[in-house]
Amino acid sequence: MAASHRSLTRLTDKKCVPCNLKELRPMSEDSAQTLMPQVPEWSLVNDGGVMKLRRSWTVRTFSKGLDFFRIVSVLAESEGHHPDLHLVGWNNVTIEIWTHAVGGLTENDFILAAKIDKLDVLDLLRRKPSD
Ligand SMILES: C[C@H](O)[C@H](O)[C@H]1CNC2=NC(N)=NC(=O)C2=N1
Repeated sequence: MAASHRSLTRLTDKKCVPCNLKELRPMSEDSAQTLMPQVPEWSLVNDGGVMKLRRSWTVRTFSKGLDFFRIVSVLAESEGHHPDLHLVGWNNVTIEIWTHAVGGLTENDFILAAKIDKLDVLDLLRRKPSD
């Protein structure tokens, strides 16, 4: 399908596809930019030539950071697509998402990011600096 006819279905209504599909290719930066408005909390980063999606949160405690990871892991397993999880300085969570099989971004990454944004994790997050 030509890019111009890219499906207008919402990312959260889609399902990740297996990453071993031989026709899977990393998308261009322009294509990635057109999808960014659907994942407004995420940043598009170029990490040593590899394009990734990145978002950070501050959690209330170290163990709530691991609770966060556990909730994300359930989603990742159901999608068959997995994020890179970072928990540093005891309460700083960063998630990076990219398709390792192609060394860049595919629609799978945007689907996972959009579904992570819908997870109910508010009780794990620090709401004000004094938390
Ligand atoms: C067959 C299955 O789709 C692959 O092993 C998946 C598993 N999860 C994955 N997750 C991510 N982020 N990238 C991959 O290339 C990938 N490959």
